Amino acid sequence: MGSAGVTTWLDKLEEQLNVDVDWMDPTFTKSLPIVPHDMTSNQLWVDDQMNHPDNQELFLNAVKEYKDEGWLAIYTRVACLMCKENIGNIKGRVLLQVLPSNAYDGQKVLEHARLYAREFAKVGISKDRFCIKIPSTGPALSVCPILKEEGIATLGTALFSLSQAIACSQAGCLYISPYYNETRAHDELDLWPNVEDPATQHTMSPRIIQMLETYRRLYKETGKPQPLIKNASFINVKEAMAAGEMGCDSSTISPQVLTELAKLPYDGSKQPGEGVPKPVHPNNQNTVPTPERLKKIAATDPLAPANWDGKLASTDIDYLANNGAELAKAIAADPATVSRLKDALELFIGGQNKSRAKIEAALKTLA
Ligand SMILES: O=C(CO)[C@@H](O)[C@H](O)[C@H](O)[C@H](O)COP(=O)(O)O
Repeated sequence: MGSAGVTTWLDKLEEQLNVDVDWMDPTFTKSLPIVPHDMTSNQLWVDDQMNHPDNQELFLNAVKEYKDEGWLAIYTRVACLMCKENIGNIKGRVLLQVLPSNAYDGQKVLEHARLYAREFAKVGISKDRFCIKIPSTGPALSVCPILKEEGIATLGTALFSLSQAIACSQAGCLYISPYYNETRAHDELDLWPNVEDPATQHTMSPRIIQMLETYRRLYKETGKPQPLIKNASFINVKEAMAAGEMGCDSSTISPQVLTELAKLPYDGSKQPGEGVPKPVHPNNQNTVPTPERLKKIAATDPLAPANWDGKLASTDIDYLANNGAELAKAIAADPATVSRLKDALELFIGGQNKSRAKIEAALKTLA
């Protein structure tokens, strides 16, 4: 509860889903009025935290220790050490993303995920406390079943479509992160659907509801646990609340939005729609029906191309066979996913390149 016994939007959201922190700075996480469940990251967050004054000693020590193993080994070491700084401040898992530049090379994705797992073991973070973020492309998701066999949990990220979500279910991912907003919308606000009632009006809401409903059906039909939906990439507080109403399992939220959620006193009479208390393991999100007022948007798709035939992605297709060929085909048929996935990967590759340059510059000083 917020100060003076006031229930805040953040308190309310945490009643409806698991709130995660989408940032790697332990000082920020410790300052929150709640203890987040998971801590998510991407190459931008890792780069930012790698440049934080508090981490310069950690960084230089890792460079010296791993100087003969190349920049990726150092990158991976530093990222895992920075997770270690956070693990005591959260209840659940720390998440790191494989290199986005390898998003279309399954073997390299596999190798990097295994490298993370080895480094997590070295820093004392057990397999039930971390998860590896895998870009939701055909080749990358194809290796998730192997990682699952090895006890390495995965999250399908850069996910914008139902076909990607079904592929993640087939891949045995623990989580998926559909991006509520495309990454470019954070900087180019004219691309942002800044609407009054995101649950019914945001262009991504129907796809989130379709993912939830499809997983519910698959869970009922197969009894197999489905990936937990960890919604990401919110620009404002109303969007974060919409994820609670839609019935997502968790939301990973930026420091800006978390800070604002923690300041706002909650008033149910002003909320367009309320979520239900969060369901728990083992059924999780699969027991939450779509709220009545959202049912009407479940069959729509404002992001679909103009010639869309109204059919949702089929769960009968094997999206992962042949290096994820059917997923590649489904993505190619959906221009919104093509451009959003490309933009997200380019953004994260930018972060990767900055970290690589910093590591290589530090290596030169040792030569
Ligand atoms: O995917 C996850 C969590 O699974 C997030 O960390 C995700 O990378 C970020 O929320 C989004 O990329 C938003 O980043 P940005 O567009 O604000 O730069």
